[in-house]
Amino acid sequence: MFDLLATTLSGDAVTEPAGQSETLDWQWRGEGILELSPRQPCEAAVVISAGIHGNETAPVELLNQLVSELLSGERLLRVRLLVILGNPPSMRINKRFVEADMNRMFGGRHARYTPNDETRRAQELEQVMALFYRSATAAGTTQRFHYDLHTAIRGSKHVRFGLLPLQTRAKSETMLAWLDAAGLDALVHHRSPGGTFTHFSSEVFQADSCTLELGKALPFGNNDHTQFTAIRRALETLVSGEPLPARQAASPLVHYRVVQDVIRSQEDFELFIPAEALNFTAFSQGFVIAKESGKIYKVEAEEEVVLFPNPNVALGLRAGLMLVKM
Ligand SMILES: O=C(O)CCC(=O)N[C@@H](CCC(=O)O)C(=O)O
Ligand SMILES: [Zn+2]
Repeated sequence: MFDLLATTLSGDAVTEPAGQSETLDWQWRGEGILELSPRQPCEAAVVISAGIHGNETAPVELLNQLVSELLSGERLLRVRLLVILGNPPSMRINKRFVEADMNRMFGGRHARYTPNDETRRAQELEQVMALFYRSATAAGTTQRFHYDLHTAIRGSKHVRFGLLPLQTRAKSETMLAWLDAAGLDALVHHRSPGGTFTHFSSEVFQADSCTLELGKALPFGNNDHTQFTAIRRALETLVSGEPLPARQAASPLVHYRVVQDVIRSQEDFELFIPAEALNFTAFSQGFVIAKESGKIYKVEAEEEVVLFPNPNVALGLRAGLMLVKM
């Protein structure tokens, strides 16, 4: 049987676009995009994506291992599953992106960019996802999930955490229970819409969606997979319809909400978060987070913690998030 990651990284056209193993049917839906269907009816349509940022390799290796086990029959598939390796050209060069950050382009925002491979890919992923959820519904599924797997540029005080996109409907209890069982340390609740893949799947398809941050970004082959035991087990139970594993983490999940999206909108933007500060480092009221012509970002609550501080983003994009505990 083929290897999803090796085939994708090779860039070669696939010789067999669809086929069967002893337990499931599989079909390539595009470069690095594989749909797996069980032969018996099932309830859930699940999308698992990784490599939307090409240098975030641990989740790609994790997902590839899961797919290998499903294809070999070692693990049974009990959901309709769409697996997406998001940005193969950037994975090949171990860079977050080639021309522009794809995780800011979803929900049609790709149309605002000068066209490039990443805008075309974002559009392709939107279309493939639409087709997948539509055909899964036609085949009788009633639940939609999307987990988009990432790793972070900086180290983090909470090593594993999730980001829930803004949504007006209540968060699904099933998803929250799964995230807890997956051993996450924290959950961040967005308060504004974004161009992320999970915002798109939640808003357009009403999927239960979460971006998962699983550790620090390292090149292929350098990841310590013992760190991913809990999330791997949770993904296994998800795709195989098994009972949730017991939460192994020592302390309960901490919930945060985003109180400030720090946007770099001017060339003279300056960020004052120290380069060595970990994600979730706290800053006190009055601390100047960033400034640019016409705007100063300060900590407004008694204390806010920083997430993803990055002064090197393109104009108009977020250079960090400020959070408070819920
Ligand atoms: O470490 C960083 O600065 C970025 C890590 C990363 O790629 N995070 C995602 C989060 C997406 C979300 O807000 O749901 C991103 O920035 O795209
Ligand atoms: Zn990422």
